[in-house]
Formats: sequence, C-alpha cells, structure tokens
Amino acid sequence: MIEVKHLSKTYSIYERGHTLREVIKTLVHRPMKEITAVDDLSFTIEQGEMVAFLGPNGAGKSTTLKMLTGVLHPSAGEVSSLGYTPWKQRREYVRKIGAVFGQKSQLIWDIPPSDAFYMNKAIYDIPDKEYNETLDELVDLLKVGDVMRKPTRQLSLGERMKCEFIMAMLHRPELVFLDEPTIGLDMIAKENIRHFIRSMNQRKVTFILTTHDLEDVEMLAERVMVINHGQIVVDDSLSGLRNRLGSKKKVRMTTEQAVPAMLPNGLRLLERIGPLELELEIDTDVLALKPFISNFNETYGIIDMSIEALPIEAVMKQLYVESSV
Ligand SMILES: Nc1ncnc2c1ncn2[C@@H]1O[C@H](COP(=O)(O)OP(=O)(O)OP(=O)(O)O)[C@@H](O)[C@H]1O
Repeated sequence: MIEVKHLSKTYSIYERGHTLREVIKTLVHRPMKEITAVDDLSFTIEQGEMVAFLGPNGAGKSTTLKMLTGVLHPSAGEVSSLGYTPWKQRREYVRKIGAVFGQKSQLIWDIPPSDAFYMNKAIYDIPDKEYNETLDELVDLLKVGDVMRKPTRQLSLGERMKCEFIMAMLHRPELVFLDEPTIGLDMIAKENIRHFIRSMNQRKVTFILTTHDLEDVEMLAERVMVINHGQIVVDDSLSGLRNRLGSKKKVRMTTEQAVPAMLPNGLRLLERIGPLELELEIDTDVLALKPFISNFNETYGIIDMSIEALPIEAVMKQLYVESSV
C-alpha cells in the first residue's frame, strides 16, 4: 500500500551569526548550511495496518509525514502510496487520504461543523446518498448530533476533535494520517477518539500516527517505527518492543528500614518516594527475584511490595538515549 525507498530530505538554511560582528558580516554574505532531516528511509506499510511513528523532537517525523502526504518534495528517494507519487499527483492523491492534526483545525471557527462537512461534500464531490450514510454513521459513532450544529468556536476541545475526525473521514479515505490526535484531551475524550480510530481500523482503514503520548501507542498501535536523526532506529511490533526490556521489571516497595543508595548489581534506583518507600528497576537476568526478595526482607523488612513489567515509556527512553549517542 505504501512503499518508501531511500527517502531523504535535506533543508538548506541560512546560517546566522551569534555576535553583532558576525550578524553584520552575514548581511553581505549569507553562508548556507544543510540539515538532513530524513536520511535514507525505506519501509513498506500494508493496508489495514496501524503504525505509530515515534521519535524525539526534531527526529524527522513531521518531515516524513509531509512527504508521505505530498506537501513536501523529497531531496532523494521514492514513495508509492495507494499507487500515487504523493507530491507529483497530489490533486488525485488527497481525495484518497485523510488527515487529522491535533494542533491544526480543518473546521471553520465561525460556522458550525455541520456546514463545514457540507463544504467538504462539495470539495470531494461526494454523492448525496453516500454523504448522508457516512455522516449518519460517523455522527452516531462519535455522538455529536447536537454538537455539530453549534458554531465551532463554542465547542470544547473534545467536541471539536470528534468533528475534526468526521471532517477527515467523510470522503471515506483508505489511508489516514494522524498527528498528535489526542493532544490536550481529557481521559474520557481520549478514550472516545481512540475507540473511534480502532473501529475505523477494523474496517481496514490504514492509520499512520505520530504522537508523544505513549498511551496512544499502547492503546492503538500494532507496529511501532522509531526514528531518530532521520533514520529508522526500530521497526517492530508493540509486543516486540516491550520484549526488548526482557528481564527488567519495576519494583515498588515500602520497608521498615531505609534502603541505602548503594544497591547490589542488577538493581537501579528509579525514584525515592519517601524515606521508607522507593521504586527500583530490577534486571532479573543479573539478580533473580527470589534471592532479591528474601535478602531485602531480611535486611530492611518489606512491609508492602508490587512488581510489574516496565512500561513502554522505559523502552522509549532507552531507545532515544541509545540512538542519540
Ligand atoms: N522548514 C524547515 N527548514 C529548515 N529546517 C527544518 C524545517 N523543518 C524541519 N526542519 C529541521 O529538520 C529536523 C527534523 O524536523 P521535524 O519537524 O521533521 O522533526 P519531528 O520529529 O517532527 O519533531 P517534533 O516531534 O518536535 O515535531 C529538525 O532538525 C528541524 O529543525
């Protein structure tokens, strides 16, 4: 469905001086500097996949998405998406794709979403029957029957985001790009939006998602692509990514006596919550759970304890750090 081969993007920017002397010098001669935002990316995405595109700030995610949506021309490489070269056949291509940007609205501030939907009907040339059926279905799924008739400016962020999704899905796109789709939403609104995305994905709509919200990733993604410095660091299933932590677990415990800062091999202090309460990371390949528990109980007296797998956040932190050196 999407085939990306050796995709690269280099931005040329003017270098600015730091000192007044340098700034004056650059008024006469402005030296150029090149920034490689995307560096030789190759991957394929099949129909019906739900892929999270992750990476630290400045990793090259937005630049990649802009090339995949056809907004930006690459410096090198090829993309075939739904049979189109996005930046060359943009007019035809945008009829097949949808996009929701958490930080950018596609609705019009002073008019109700229902009117904006009708404008999209005209833009995409959607036949009456198809439009009415799709709208009824989406309104029902997202429960925005009354909301969509109020001017957009009067809507809460959660209500507006639901309408943004309707706007993006009305022409029944096969492929949808989501950029931070749940940013700023409360827990209930996030869950509603995630539920909607999942139900569309069950109907074989392909989603490519970029987010810094790892809960979005845990709740939605099946495949995770991590990029840093414009290159793919990891391309794996969500469970495969979790397994990378393998034998590491998070232990939270309250003891009768304070645990000192110096810890045996295989243990790492994550957080000291109180004088007698702390969170540790244990690598069970180095230190097995059984001797760790009996040893700690004998020495410090365990009052309370919980052990759980490290969250995806820990994997990501490790990956970002490793790929930055
Ligand atoms: N229009 C531009 N001109 C020059 N440099 C740019 C431009 N857009 C992005 N960059 C640079 O390219 C690199 C990648 O930026 P990009 O916006 O793709 O990262 P990102 O992964 O989306 O980051 P974030 O998570 O912060 O949105 C950064 O170093 C950025 O400064």
